[in-house]
Amino acid sequence: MPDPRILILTATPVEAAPLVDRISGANAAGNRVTGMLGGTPVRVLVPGPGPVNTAMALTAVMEKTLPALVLQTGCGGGFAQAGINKGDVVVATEMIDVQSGVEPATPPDIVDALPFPVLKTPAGEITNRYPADIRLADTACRAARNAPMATGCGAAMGPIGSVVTITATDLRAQALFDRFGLCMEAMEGAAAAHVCLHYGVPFLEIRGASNIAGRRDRADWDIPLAATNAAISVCAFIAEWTKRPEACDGKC
Ligand SMILES: O=C(O)c1cccc(C(=O)CC[C@H]2O[C@@H](n3cnc4c(=O)[nH]cnc43)[C@H](O)[C@@H]2O)c1
Repeated sequence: MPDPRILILTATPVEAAPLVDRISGANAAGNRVTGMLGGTPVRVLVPGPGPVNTAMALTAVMEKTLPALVLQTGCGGGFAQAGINKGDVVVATEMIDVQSGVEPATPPDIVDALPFPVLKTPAGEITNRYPADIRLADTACRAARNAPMATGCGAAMGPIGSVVTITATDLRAQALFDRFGLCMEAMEGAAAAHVCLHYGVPFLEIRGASNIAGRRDRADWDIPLAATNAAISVCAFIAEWTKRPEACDGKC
């Protein structure tokens, strides 16, 4: 098996399952599965939910070998205000750490941005917004729109917010939408983007909406639908990405 060219992160096993089902020659060890997706060697890593698990696991991998690309996938809460329905796929144009900042003058409003960067890169300083590679995001969104997702499900591009507190009121969802124009919230994207920027590895976040962000109705969540549509979109994106000359990096 060649070195995995693409590292795919999902927070939980239930989100990884539809991806792992599509891997040929799968070889599982601990929280990792390696194998081929289409003609591309991949590794699926399942670090557990949240930014700390993600950053720890991703850093451990990066310290050994740098993949050509990291994909964060799984499910998330879609924003109805952005036209997202349950089952739709969102490709991030930006990963926003929406809870990192300074307490606002009028709590419980959304925080103001930090007055200092959390990361300095050659391309600029990051406080809480990690820009995506728009060419990659555009390729992923087109691939998702042409992919055989469940009937009625679509794909959109837009900001994905990263939270450590899952939004559970319509008031909070509206405030997040008004401030950041979010299409989706989840927990891990900003942490993964941070680690990838640090190591200079391209990163993309592709998620399916398991629920609508806002008033919490756990009975209405559909994680398998969201994870399956995300996995279908990830496979479609990889098939396109592999055609790009820079994807090979002289090794394929
Ligand atoms: O909340 C629950 O009750 C729950 C129970 C079982 C499993 C899960 C998950 O697997 C979700 C984990 C994963 O999902 C992302 N996610 C999905 N929807 C949202 C959301 O509305 N806000 C924030 N994160 C969401 C998140 O990235 C988690 O890692 C949940």
